[in-house]
This record gives sequence, structure tokens and C-alpha cells, in this order.
Amino acid sequence: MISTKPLIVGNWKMNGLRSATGELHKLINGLGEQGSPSAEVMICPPLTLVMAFSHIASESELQIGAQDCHTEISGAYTGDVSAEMLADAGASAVILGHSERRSYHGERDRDVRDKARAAYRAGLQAIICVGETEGQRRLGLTFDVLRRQLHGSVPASATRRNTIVAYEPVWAIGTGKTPTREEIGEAHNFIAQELGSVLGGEASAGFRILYGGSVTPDNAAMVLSAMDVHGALVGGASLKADSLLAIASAQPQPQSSMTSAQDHVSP
Ligand SMILES: O=C(CO)COP(=O)(O)O
Repeated sequence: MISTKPLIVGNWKMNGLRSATGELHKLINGLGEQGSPSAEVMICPPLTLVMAFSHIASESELQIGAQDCHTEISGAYTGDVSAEMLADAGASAVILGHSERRSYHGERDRDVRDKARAAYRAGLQAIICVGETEGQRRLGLTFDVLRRQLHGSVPASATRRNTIVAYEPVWAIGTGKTPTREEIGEAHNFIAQELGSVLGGEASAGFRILYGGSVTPDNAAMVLSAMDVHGALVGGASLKADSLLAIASAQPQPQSSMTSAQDHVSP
């Protein structure tokens, strides 16, 4: 199915006990009340909630994803979870290469790429995160970093059906700081072009590129109206149904320099 709607993904990170199920019901009801919601919505809860949330969301439009996976199908990897297990638990996508995984778990670009291949093998969409640190931006290295991460992390077999790219400047995550609309647009346009060089022009057309980093109901319309932005990856503001619903119903502000909406493929 082809969709031109933005995709709003809530990354709950390491937050949420079973008692958070109430927020999930609120979210599903809120989306239902919107009739035809203006965005697609996905929640990526901690692993302990993936199966329960998938079950609850199964009759709704809400999609459920996970936050990481191992590269192997099964084996002696204590504490790890395979992409097949996530799919078995009802997930349809998995976030990979988040900056918190890259910095706290030492994940390298090639690890992210191998995990993305594992996600494809299990039939999951990979949401591959890239983004520069504050220091790298200050040194003018943003595009170099994005180029290196895209070439290293995105498998050659990536397609617009199995992969979503998320631009998350590390300095904007959880800080309340966001780039300007122009800076977001520049980075997204660069990513769109660079995917052409990673995958070839034809294969890279129509890729969804999400923006992440301090997205709130107050700035969502600005973020969603930046060039080549096809949705948002939301951390803190996704934990409350009301604020995620407000982000999902934000109307992009019109601007003359906006690119026309491309066709995007739903999972
Ligand atoms: O890391 C993020 C989403 O993956 C962004 O987190 P915040 O929205 O809390 O800044």
C-alpha cells in the first residue's frame, strides 16, 4: 500500500512497566477517534512489552516495533534477542544504530548493517539511525559523518519497503535543542542524495527519512514541514499518549521551498 502520510515512531527507550498499557489504550482510542489519522503511528516499547503491546494493537492501525536485535537467528548469546524472536512477538520493525546503542554498547556501522540484514531476514523493517555529535557539527563534519554512517550502516539490499532512515543529531536528543527547519532540511536532503550513492538512484527513490531529537507537540509542525522529512522519531514526548497524538496530528507549515510529497510505502 502506498502512503503519503508522515510516520511518527515513539521510541520509549528503557521506560515503561506493564502499568503503561493504559497509555497504549489511550493512544489507540485517540487514533480511532481521529477517524482517518493524518499520520501513521508506531510505538517501540522496551522488549518486555513488545508482545503484550502487539497483542493489544493487533486490531488497530498502531504498529509495534522494537529497539535493537542480534544478528544471529538463535544460539549461545545470553541476554540477546534475535530479529526472528521480535517478529514472533509481533513486532513489524526494529530501531537500529541508535546513538545510545552506538555510544553505550560500542555499536559500529558494520554491526548496524549486519543487524539490518538480520531484520530483513526476519521480515522486519529496519529503522536505521544516523546523526552527528555537537563537536562534529561544530567542526563542520556533519555531512562527512552522515556519509560515513550511511555507507557503513545501510545494506546494499535496503529498499524503501524494508528500511527507514532516521536523522537524529546526537546533540538534539533529550536536550530540548533542535536544529532549524533549514538545517533539518539540509541534512535530510543530503541523506536522500547520499542514499542514491549507496543504493543507486532508482533504488533510493521514495525512502522515508524521519527526524528525531527533542520533537514535541510545539515544534512538530516545524519539523514535519522541513524539506525531505517524512515523519519523526520521538523519545520523551512519546511516553504520554496525549503528546504523541498531538505530534501525530500536527499539520506541516506550508513553505515555498518544500519538495513535493513523494510516494512512500507502508510496511
Ligand atoms: O532519541 C530519540 C528518539 O529515538 C529522541 O529522543 P527525545 O525525543 O527524547 O529527544
